[in-house]
Amino acid sequence: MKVGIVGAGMVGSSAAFALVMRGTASRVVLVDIDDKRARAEAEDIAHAVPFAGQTVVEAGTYEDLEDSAVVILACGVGQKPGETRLQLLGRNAEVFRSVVGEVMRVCPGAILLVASNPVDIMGQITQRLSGLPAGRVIGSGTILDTARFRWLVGRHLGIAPRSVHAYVLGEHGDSEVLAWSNARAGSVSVESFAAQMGRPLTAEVRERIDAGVRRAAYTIIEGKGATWYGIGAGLARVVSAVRSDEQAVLTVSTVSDVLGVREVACSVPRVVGAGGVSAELVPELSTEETEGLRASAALLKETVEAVPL
Ligand SMILES: NC(=O)C1=CN([C@@H]2O[C@H](COP(=O)(O)OP(=O)(O)OC[C@H]3O[C@@H](n4cnc5c(N)ncnc54)[C@H](O)[C@@H]3O)[C@@H](O)[C@H]2O)C=CC1
Ligand SMILES: CC(=O)C(=O)O
Repeated sequence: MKVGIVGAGMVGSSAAFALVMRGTASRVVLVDIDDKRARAEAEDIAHAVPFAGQTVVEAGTYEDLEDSAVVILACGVGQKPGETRLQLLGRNAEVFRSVVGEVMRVCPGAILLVASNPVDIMGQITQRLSGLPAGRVIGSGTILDTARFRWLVGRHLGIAPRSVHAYVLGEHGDSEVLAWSNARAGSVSVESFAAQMGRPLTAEVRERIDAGVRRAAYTIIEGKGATWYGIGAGLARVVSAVRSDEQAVLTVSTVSDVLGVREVACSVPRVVGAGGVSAELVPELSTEETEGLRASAALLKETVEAVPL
């Protein structure tokens, strides 16, 4: 499967690297306004291919994206220390106004996978600019936050993150909701598992995990300027679900109605396969979580409505 990536910075190139290491794509094409950067990243990542598999990795122009099954959009700017994701909106919307048209011109059949922040709003803008059906424009949404949540809960319980079934919903950002009320470890609730293992989930532990998820990007950006490995792996995971027509349940962001908020892009668990997103579900939540998710969706809706196309 051919995968195009627009934006060969840290996120785009990490996604390319993850695709190579997973063997998910047969060909990866990197496009960037900074062609020299794209060529350098493509060559560096290609040097990992002999250790991994068969992927062809190259830099190119928009024309070279033709026939891509998925195009990842990771172009634009990232947060500076202390900046929120929503503060990037004006700058990245401007970038997407030119990029989405170029991508649609050469590969109108591709699924668009949006990573640039604020990712929910950039996804909704991409859907509007492309005119594609909602399920074919996938924002990475809270896929990364969900991974952070599972990793932290798994560490506390002393089990593999893959054995933790827990979701972060709503905005990929400050208003996101950690759905504790239906989080499970193996086949039991995380509370039951924690009690059985003698590692109770006290209020203090939950607060620490909540902050560890919600503040992760701020902490990492403070330390090294940006985040890229986690999202690179997450983007490759979504592409893999498309390639295998997996019908995987992932917390990605597409435009839909969420808890009475009409036409908004934010994350709930969705089913992802070859055609993109085919179904979604709002999990059973506590009253507080439901209100949190509704408020998060409403904030995103209000913000996206203020963006001129
Ligand atoms: N969704 C998520 O969970 C995450 C999203 N991000 C977001 O991903 C985006 C990219 O982050 P990084 O890769 O760290 O930034 P970066 O600055 O390393 O890379 C961005 C790339 O976009 C390119 N670019 C800018 N304008 C362009 C245009 N008009 N056409 C083509 N290429 C263009 C730049 O030349 C640069 O190479 C940011 O918005 C960041 O906030 C970052 C981490 C996680
Ligand atoms: C930067 C960003 O969105 C993240 O690491 O969550």
